[in-house]
Amino acid sequence: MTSRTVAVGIIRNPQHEIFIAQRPEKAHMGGFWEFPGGKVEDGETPLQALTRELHEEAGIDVGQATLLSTGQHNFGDRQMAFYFYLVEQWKGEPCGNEGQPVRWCPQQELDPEDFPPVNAAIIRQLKAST
Ligand SMILES: Nc1nc2c([nH]c(=O)n2[C@@H]2O[C@H](COP(=O)(O)OP(=O)(O)OP(=O)(O)O)[C@@H](O)[C@H]2O)c(=O)[nH]1
Ligand SMILES: [Mg+2]
Repeated sequence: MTSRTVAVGIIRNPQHEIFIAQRPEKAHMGGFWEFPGGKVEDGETPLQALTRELHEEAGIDVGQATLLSTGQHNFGDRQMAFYFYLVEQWKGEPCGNEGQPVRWCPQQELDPEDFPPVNAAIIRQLKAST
């Protein structure tokens, strides 16, 4: 079974809205909403991968990122380890840099059912934190 590490950015503005994107229908977990991010490449730290991915996918330069939690998920055909970072400082305006649908969602309105299963715990944690 393949095993990958994924770095994910929870981009949160001062109004406690979170920037989310919809995965393409044909992608793994297609149609679900996600926090922008992606796979850690060989030779990268998770934080470096986060910075690269948020530049590529959301068009921003990460200023500071705080590791909130980690998670593991066995998708049946693949095993993945997740690093969930809170990003509250960045340069630029988050956008769907790859043409993906995006929106700002109030933190309290995040619905775990809209996200892949591994996101449920971090969404619960976020909603309990305010
Ligand atoms: N980015 C992101 N991926 C997530 C989340 N939750 C979750 O299960 N995933 C899974 O983690 C993996 C992340 O890979 P990705 O598709 O974003 O990877 P990537 O940006 O490097 O894309 P690529 O493989 O097309 O180069 C996918 O299998 C995706 O289904 C999430 O909140 N954000
Ligand atoms: Mg990605």
